[in-house]
Amino acid sequence: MILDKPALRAKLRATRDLFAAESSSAILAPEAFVERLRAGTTIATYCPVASEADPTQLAAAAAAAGCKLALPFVVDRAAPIRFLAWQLGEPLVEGPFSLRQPDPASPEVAPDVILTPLVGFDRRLNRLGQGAGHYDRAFARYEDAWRVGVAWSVQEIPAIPADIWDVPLHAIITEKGMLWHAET
Ligand SMILES: Nc1nc2c(c(=O)[nH]1)N(C=O)[C@@H](CNc1ccc(C(=O)N[C@@H](CCC(=O)O)C(=O)O)cc1)CN2
Ligand SMILES: Nc1ncnc2c1ncn2[C@@H]1O[C@H](COP(=O)(O)OP(=O)(O)OP(=O)(O)O)[C@@H](O)[C@H]1O
Repeated sequence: MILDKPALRAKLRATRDLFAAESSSAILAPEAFVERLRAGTTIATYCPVASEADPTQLAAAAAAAGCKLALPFVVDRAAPIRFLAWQLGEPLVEGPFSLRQPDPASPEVAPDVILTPLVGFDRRLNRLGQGAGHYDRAFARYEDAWRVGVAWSVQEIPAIPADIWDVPLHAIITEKGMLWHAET
C-alpha cells in the first residue's frame, strides 16, 4: 500500500488519465442527490481540467431544482479559494493551474453544497486532493456544507492516508452512482 500522498497522487492521476482517455462514461445526477437539493440554496461546482470527472450534469440538476451556482476562484497555492456566484454558460476567464474561473468581480457566496474534485478516495469517504489544502480549508470554513466528491470509480483505493486536518466527504458520486451514509 502506498502511504505517502505525493506518490499516491502521481499514481492516481495516471490511472485517471488512462480511464478518461478510454471511457465515454458521464457522471449523471443520482436520485438521492437530486432529492437533497433545495431551491434557493447555493451549490459550488467546478470546471474540470484534464481527466477530472465532469460535474456538469450535477450542476444542471441543481440549477433545474432552483439552486444558485458558484465556482471556486483561486489565486495561488497559498491563498484560500473563494466561491463566486456563477450561472451555467456564463463566460469564464483563464486562471492558474489551467483552470477556467468565474469573473473575479462576481460576488462571493457561502456554499450549502460543495461539489469537490479529487485525485483519490476510499470507501470511508476520505479524499485526496491536489495537495494545496484548498478544499480542506474551504471545508473548515463552511463546516455545515454538504461535501460531495465527484470522481471516476477507478480513483477509489482501499485506504487514503488521512492527516488530522482532512475532513471526510458526506458522499461521492461516480459514473457508477452515489456512495454515502444515509444518515449524513
Ligand atoms: N477543476 C478543478 N478546479 C479546482 C480545483 C481542482 O482540483 N480542480 N482545486 C483543488 O484544490 C482548486 C484549485 N487548486 C489547485 C491546486 C493545485 C493544482 C495542481 O497542483 N495541479 C497540478 C496538475 C494536476 C493534475 O494533473 O491533475 C499542476 O498544475 O501541476 C490544481 C488546482 C479550486 N478549483
Ligand atoms: N483547515 C486548514 N487550515 C489551514 N491549512 C490547512 C487546513 N487544512 C489543510 N491545510 C494545509 O493544506 C496542505 C495540503 O494538505 P493535503 O496534502 O492533505 O491536501 P489534499 O488532501 O490533497 O487536499 P486539498 O484538495 O484540500 O489540497 C497541508 O499543508 C495542510 O497544512
